[in-house]
Amino acid sequence: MKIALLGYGKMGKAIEKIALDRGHEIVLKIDKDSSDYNISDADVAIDFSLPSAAFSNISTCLENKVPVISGTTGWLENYDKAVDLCNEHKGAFIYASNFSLGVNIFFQLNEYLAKMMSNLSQYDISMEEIHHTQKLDAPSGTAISLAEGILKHTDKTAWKLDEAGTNEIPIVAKRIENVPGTHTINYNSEVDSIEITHTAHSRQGFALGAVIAAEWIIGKTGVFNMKDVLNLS
Ligand SMILES: NC(=O)c1ccc[n+]([C@@H]2O[C@H](COP(=O)([O-])OP(=O)(O)OC[C@H]3O[C@@H](n4cnc5c(N)ncnc54)[C@H](O)[C@@H]3O)[C@@H](O)[C@H]2O)c1
Ligand SMILES: O=C(O)C1=N[C@H](C(=O)O)CCC1
Repeated sequence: MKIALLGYGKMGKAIEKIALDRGHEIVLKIDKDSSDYNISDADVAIDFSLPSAAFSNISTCLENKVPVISGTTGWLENYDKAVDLCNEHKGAFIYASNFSLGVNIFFQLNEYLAKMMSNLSQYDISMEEIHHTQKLDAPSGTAISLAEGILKHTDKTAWKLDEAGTNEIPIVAKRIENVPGTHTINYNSEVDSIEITHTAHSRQGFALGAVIAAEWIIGKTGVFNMKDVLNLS
């Protein structure tokens, strides 16, 4: 498979290594200074760039009929436009806030727990995410996905960074050197607490998931997510 890497930072480099190990070829590496590029030699593109660059990169791929996987977070105000563009060009597109298998299992566990807790008003819910100090967006895309999963099953109406109202899920975002990504959901009552945590030990899991998604999307048309890729019900 001929892969274009859109973003050659920490994730782009981790993806390159895994893609080469799995027998793929990197035909294009785009980073901040490569404004004009020809994507059409690639079988698939993988975008891990910047919140400000992702939508433009994704649009270029879709307009040129190159299937695109995006893991960039913090650009979702344009997600619906990307979906429209994908449908208009009969392209193929996957965005995931987190490509690791472990987090995608954790997403399911989070919803299952939220459902069980939905009528137990004695428990207060809160969320914490911890990432490395170079991270540009807060809360993390993964924390937003987790909060959306909880909102489906509770009477809370929104998530909120830091101070939250009674109908909101409070999210605390911490930035600590070298932390690849830790997410905790806490239900606290006067008598006890229940906590679930996912801890990434490195970027390997994200990178492997992105390459697996790129392998999976070849030959397909439409907008998909990691549940489709991993066949999680
Ligand atoms: N979905 C996931 O599983 C997952 C996992 C890790 C990181 N991320 C997200 O991926 C993104 C990248 O993370 P990272 O740790 O590699 O960051 P990084 O800062 O190390 O790399 C981003 C790279 O994008 C480059 N860039 C700037 N402008 C660009 C442009 N116009 N086109 C292409 N590249 C451009 C930067 O120069 C930089 O090298 C972030 O949004 C992060 O939140 C997602
Ligand atoms: O390193 C990052 O940046 C990460 N971003 C994603 C997010 O915002 O959830 C996934 C975890 C790592």
